[in-house]
Amino acid sequence: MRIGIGVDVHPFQNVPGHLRLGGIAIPFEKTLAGHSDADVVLHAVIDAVLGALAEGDIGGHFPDNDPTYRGADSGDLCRRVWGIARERGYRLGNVDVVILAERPRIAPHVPAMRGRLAELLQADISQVSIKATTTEKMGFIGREEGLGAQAVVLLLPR
Ligand SMILES: Nc1ccn([C@@H]2O[C@H](COP(=O)(O)O)[C@@H](O)[C@H]2O)c(=O)n1
Ligand SMILES: C[C@@]1(CO)OP(=O)(O)OP(=O)(O)OC[C@H]1O
Repeated sequence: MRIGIGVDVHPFQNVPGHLRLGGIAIPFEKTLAGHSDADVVLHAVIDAVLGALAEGDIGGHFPDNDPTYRGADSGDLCRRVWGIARERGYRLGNVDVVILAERPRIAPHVPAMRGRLAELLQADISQVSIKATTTEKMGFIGREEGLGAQAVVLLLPR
């Protein structure tokens, strides 16, 4: 049994469009800036899986100075990291994610995100928890300068 933790934060840019969060697209007045699609949920999950495997972090596997990953779909990165966990003989026990965001409202999108993450981690939706909190208007998240996510993953032997 192995446990891992991951955290990621990305800044907003004043470009309307869609936020990529948990592998789904959420329409919003701003988008997240990053080298890839800036999906903080999947990045936190990737780092939690890599942490559980003691395999470094997302930047070590997918460097942000490598043009291959410019605009990358984080779902593809997540699938690749999950492949390492499978090769090592693990399956998902459960994953728990907290999204820190003043806006947009996340709750309506939670079922779709859980479904997508369950697909990526070859698990049942009952093994995947995603929830959100504001920071009560405090700090950079409260000022809506960006948002973040934290994930904890438990891996079990197959
Ligand atoms: N971006 C967000 C933040 C929160 N929620 C939901 O609202 C509830 C209350 O949030 P507090 O920060 O005031 O505790 C929270 O439990 C979430 O269900 C949300 O949907 N989107
Ligand atoms: C995913 C990578 C690679 O495109 O870029 P970003 O989208 O900037 O994301 P970050 O969370 O900083 O993780 C590492 C990167 O190397």
